[in-house]
Amino acid sequence: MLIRPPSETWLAAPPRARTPSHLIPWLTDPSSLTARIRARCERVSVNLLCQGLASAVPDEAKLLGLRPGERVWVREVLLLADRRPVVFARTLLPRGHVRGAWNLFHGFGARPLGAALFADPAISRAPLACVRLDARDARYHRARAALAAHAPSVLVPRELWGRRSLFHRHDRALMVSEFFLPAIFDLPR
Ligand SMILES: C=C(O[C@@H]1C=C(C(=O)O)C=C[C@H]1O)C(=O)O
Repeated sequence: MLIRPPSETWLAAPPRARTPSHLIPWLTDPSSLTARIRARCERVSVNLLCQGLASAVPDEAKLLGLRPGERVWVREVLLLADRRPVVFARTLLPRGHVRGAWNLFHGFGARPLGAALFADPAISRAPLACVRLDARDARYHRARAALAAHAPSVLVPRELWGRRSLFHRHDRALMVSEFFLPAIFDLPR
């Protein structure tokens, strides 16, 4: 019987045999994703979906070292390239980190977080990991719902490839996860 790995098996590098070749540079480029998209379209914009206290999924809680049931600040956005959604992004910040190291989190609204994360020399990025999400994962459904609301005609694939990493500022962690939507394939690599 074929045992499928859990959908949230995060990998240090995309398996080339199973990853669409167009996605590999998107999954592995450690620089700002907003900047990478901006270099490949006329205009990048951010559609803020939600920002507030919510629950982390188990693998997020584990990586952030959260206590069972601990709620965190969650920001979810769609990144749009020339008004077409190309990324569903989900950023998590433990509540204890909000006022201290990460007071940037509030008030960002429709401005891309990347502008702040990559401008502050006190912020460092840990290595990226990638994943192929499917309908077993709540994040797949959140991305799918966001895309359906913004672009009802776009078919959502059965799997979404994504990446994530921790950003640290004064030893306090913030987690950014980014899941690539079908229109990313229409941008140059
Ligand atoms: C981390 C970055 O910021 C981007 C913008 C985000 C936002 O505004 O919420 C979230 C994730 C990223 O895709 C980046 O540009 O690399």
